[in-house]
Amino acid sequence: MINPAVDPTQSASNQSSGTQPIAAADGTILAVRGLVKSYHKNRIEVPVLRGVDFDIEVGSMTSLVGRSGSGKSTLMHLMATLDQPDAGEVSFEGSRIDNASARQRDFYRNHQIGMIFQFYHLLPELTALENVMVPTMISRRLFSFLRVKKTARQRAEQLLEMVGLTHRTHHRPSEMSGGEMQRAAIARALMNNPTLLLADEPTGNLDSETGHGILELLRKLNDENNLTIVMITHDDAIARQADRMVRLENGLVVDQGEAFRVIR
Ligand SMILES: Nc1ncnc2c1ncn2[C@@H]1O[C@H](COP(=O)(O)OP(=O)(O)OP(=O)(O)O)[C@@H](O)[C@H]1O
Repeated sequence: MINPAVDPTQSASNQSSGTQPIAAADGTILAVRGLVKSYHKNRIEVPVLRGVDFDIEVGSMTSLVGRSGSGKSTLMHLMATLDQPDAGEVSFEGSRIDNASARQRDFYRNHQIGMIFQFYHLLPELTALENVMVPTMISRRLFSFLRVKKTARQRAEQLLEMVGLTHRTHHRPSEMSGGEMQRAAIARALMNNPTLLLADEPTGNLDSETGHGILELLRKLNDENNLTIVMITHDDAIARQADRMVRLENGLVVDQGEAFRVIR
């Protein structure tokens, strides 16, 4: 089986930040401090996050829960540097990323984290294999990509095998089921060898059996490959299979929960 922690398309210097999670001295991979975020609608300020604090431990699996509109996706976007907070800090492996340069934030998003979404966000005109190769394509210039294309293709094939999708390698998303599309999206998220996976409702569009299959895959990646995972979910049964639950309410973390593992 492929080790997703080793990306043959990465140079040795790149691998130093991708293969071994470099936790802060206390074992924290991601630290969120005092995050504040509001949106403005018709000149009215809508506060969403009012000072959110929590740490994500390296190698952990955390579920992020809260009622609809509580700010879970907003928080995840800030953790992914897709948006900037009004106040507060986000640090990855001990360094601030919320105020990093655009280039550093691109590197963080392309190489250090992977993301998966409720609706998969696969490119409809590409096959599963091509979709999985997209992160390598977009993180390199054309000639650089052509140099590593063969290795990248092999890695994409191995990742598809790891997520149980070899039989759909050359299928387009329209020819795949929801569960298969999410497996392809997971393989794509692992392509550039991230140490942290951010998952926004990864089972939200799937029936319960298919959703549990996806959850099992995420658990396996966490258990066997030490991939740190933060997962938004509405489903209590899914949430309780993480190591820990972080609950958002009225823009604050109200319950970080004790570490627990119901199903191992
Ligand atoms: N770009 C935006 N502009 C204005 N308001 C926004 C924007 N994005 C989110 N909001 C508002 O911020 C609040 C939090 O939204 P967010 O999507 O983070 O919540 P959520 O907990 O993820 O919800 P759900 O579980 O329904 O997906 C909501 O009231 C939403 O309407």
